Amino acid sequence: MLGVVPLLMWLMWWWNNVWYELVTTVRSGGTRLPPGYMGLPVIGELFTFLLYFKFLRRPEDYINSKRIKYGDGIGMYKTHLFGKPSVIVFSPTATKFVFRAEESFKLKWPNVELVGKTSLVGVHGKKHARVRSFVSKSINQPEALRRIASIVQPRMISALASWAKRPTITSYKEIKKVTFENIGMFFASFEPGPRLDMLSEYFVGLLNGVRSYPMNLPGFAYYHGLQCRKKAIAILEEELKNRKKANESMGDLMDGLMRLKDEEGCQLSDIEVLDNIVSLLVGGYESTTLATMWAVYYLAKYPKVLQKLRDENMSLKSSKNEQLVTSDEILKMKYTMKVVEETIRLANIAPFIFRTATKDVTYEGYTIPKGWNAILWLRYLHTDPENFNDPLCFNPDRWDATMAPGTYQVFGGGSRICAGNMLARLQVAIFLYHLSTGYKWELMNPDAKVKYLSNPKPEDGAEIRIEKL
Ligand code: HEM
Repeated sequence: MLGVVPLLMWLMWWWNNVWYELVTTVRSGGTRLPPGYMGLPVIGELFTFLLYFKFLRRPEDYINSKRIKYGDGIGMYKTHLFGKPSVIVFSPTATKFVFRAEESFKLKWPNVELVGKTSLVGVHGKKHARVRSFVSKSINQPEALRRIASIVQPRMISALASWAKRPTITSYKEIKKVTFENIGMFFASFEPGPRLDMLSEYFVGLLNGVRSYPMNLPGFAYYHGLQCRKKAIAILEEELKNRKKANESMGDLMDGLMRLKDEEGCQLSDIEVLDNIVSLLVGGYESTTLATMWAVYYLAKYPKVLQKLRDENMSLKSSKNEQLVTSDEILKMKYTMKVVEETIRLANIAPFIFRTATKDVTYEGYTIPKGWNAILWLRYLHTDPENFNDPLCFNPDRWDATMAPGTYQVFGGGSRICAGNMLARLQVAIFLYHLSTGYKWELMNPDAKVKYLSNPKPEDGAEIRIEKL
């Protein structure tokens, strides 16, 4: 009887490994799965993942421990994580392989109906290329960036002035408010006020729904997310209808998406316009907030870097008669842009991204079975000492050298590379211009622990005391 317990435990321990290996061998005629451990039945490796990310707070050691056990192999390990059999992709070469094999590894957003089935993240192939060209023109190309640069600055300037009047502020919370106000302005010309506050509330609900189990019953986050989406869409739709009636140009994202024509002269439909505004909000709101917050945090911790950044920005400021900078001026500032790049590398705002294998894929003699997830562990690319020297040090000067191919993928890769990557860089750089030339600040809890889930941030949200220079 006593011998049964260890036997059961042994079976539980190896069940996933044996089962999935067996299924793959039978299905694909003897090919093997990549090395790795698939964890316990149903939950897979969730506890090990949580151990490193939540309890030990040493996220890199999750992959390091696998490297020690299984070697580097093909840059992929099999696992069972987030409810699905998966391969973790952690080397630059393997990551590039997945990005390039777009037909074999498809982007599949969870609960995509919340973001919008006709949005950029909900469409594929030719449809995706078409929508993407609209979105790119509206937010990520020089003309759009020039317009957005002038729209975002007044709110940044007034927020900074108001923060300096308070004893301390929580950077994350305050930057989030400014980011949303700016998004409201350049997405749909919404001024701060009750309408924008309601939108902000609906977006919180919508985002929680995207991350939740799809249970469409009252009381569940998914159900609430759907309700929030309906209300957010209603607000945006009313605005869109009013604009059509008035037929006037506002020069914002909604306007751009409504008016642009593709090569065949076709425009986006109303629902495509609305879905894409939602998807850009989902993509841009939290990510820009976190990038800006981490820049504030790192600069407080690295005073020499701050001094060099301040010198560069001061010299631009002294050459100008007006308060606002242009996107052309900002993007030419070499040191500032290195600070931005280094912030985004080290912050690892999108630690991993997901693809689903649409067929059995063979890579270096191993099989990634159809239906499995490929989890591209971007975070590890940016923190592996083989890719970046002293990777956890905030060192903007590392950007004087060219990075090895495939090692810097903060914005993803392939045709799905972040649609707002230049916009994100620009917003952080503009914020740093006004911050570094007008203010000094310090972290209230420089040793605050960092939370790595769902996105990395200091536990206190980077509380600072900020005052005028
Ligand atoms: C530092 C800030 C940002 C980071 C680190 C970031 C990161 C990423 C990453 C890694 C992807 C690829 C996802 C995948 O392939 O599965 C992505 C896609 C995307 N991002 Fe960003 N992003 C940032 C800012 C923004 C901003 C400001 C916007 C828009 C306002 C935006 C909109 C999008 C959209 C729409 C996609 C989907 C693109 C497509 O499927 O074609 N992102 N982002």
